[in-house]
Amino acid sequence: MKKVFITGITGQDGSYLVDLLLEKDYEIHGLVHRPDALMNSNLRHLLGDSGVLNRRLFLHNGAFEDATHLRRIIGKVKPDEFYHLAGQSSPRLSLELPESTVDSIGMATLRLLEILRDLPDPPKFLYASSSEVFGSPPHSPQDENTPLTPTTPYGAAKAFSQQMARIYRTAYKLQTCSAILYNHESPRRSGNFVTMKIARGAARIKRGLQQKLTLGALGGRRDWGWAPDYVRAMWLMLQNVPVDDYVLASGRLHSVQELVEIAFRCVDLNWRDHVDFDANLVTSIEPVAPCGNPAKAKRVLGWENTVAFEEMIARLVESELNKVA
Ligand SMILES: C[C@H]1O[C@H](OP(=O)(O)OP(=O)(O)OC[C@H]2O[C@@H](n3cnc4c(=O)[nH]c(N)nc43)[C@H](O)[C@@H]2O)[C@@H](O)[C@@H](O)C1=O
Repeated sequence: MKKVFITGITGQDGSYLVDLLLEKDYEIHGLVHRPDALMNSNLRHLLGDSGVLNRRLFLHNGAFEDATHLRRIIGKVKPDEFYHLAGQSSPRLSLELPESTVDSIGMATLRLLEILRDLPDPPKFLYASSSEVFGSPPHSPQDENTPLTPTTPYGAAKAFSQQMARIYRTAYKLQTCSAILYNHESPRRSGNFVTMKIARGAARIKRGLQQKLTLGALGGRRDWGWAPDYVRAMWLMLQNVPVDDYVLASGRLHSVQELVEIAFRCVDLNWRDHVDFDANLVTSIEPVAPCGNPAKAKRVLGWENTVAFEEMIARLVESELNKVA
């Protein structure tokens, strides 16, 4: 039975990866800060009636600041595959908290790579990078050869980690690679991100639980895809040896305004009657036309995003409507 180690296991992507790898008969190990937070996490569907986790899923307490402990756990598990998904996930917040962002993203990745380098049989390693590494790209869409020009501490820390994964691949011959992930969403997305905030707002307004939805601005544009597809791509990336970096994107750019229009249309309401704005929610630095070219992933891995933008929003709104039925 193959063994896998996942950081960020309770997040959106981590939880979909667990679902996928349980289907594929892996033994799964994950790093958590607080095991008692499990009931409210994206893994709660795996808790049986008795509150016991699936017997092939093991959670380990740990923190990236405690490299000795991490080294001990990883050395004991001896994973075949390693998916590093953890880290502060908001580009906007990184402008306020650059130091902790760079620690949680950049230094954490470097510590893991150092631990893996010392293992007698290092696992294949995937780093979850971000389109934010391209911040102000010279062209659109971006691909694996686009220069890295981040515009936020978040993007810079992701770029550092991605470069480190590449350096360990070339300098130390480890099977380390990065998925350059564009925005990807699902019913498991946290309400801090605009897709879920809008879907939740539209559903709650429809049910009479809230009057207004307050947003920063409608002008931002993103390349949004379906999270379970992106997680499947991550797994495919590690099955294709020697491993390599891939852009994972839908290849289509949409605005926050389109998102709002579709979400409110799903609940038969006019968004103009319900949306207001707060200047404090405006992102001061917006990436320029963050649209990815997923051609390499399609050609080599046979991968593509399967859920179109409108359908993705409809699924989010429906799941939120069901929560407040
Ligand atoms: C690729 C990248 O993708 C994600 O980061 P993000 O793109 O910043 O995601 P978001 O959903 O917070 O913002 C999207 C857009 O929506 C605008 N927007 C307007 N009004 C609100 C608002 O009220 N809240 C939020 N959050 N955004 C708002 C905001 O200004 C921006 O234009 C992460 O997965 C990240 O980890 C990652 O790597």
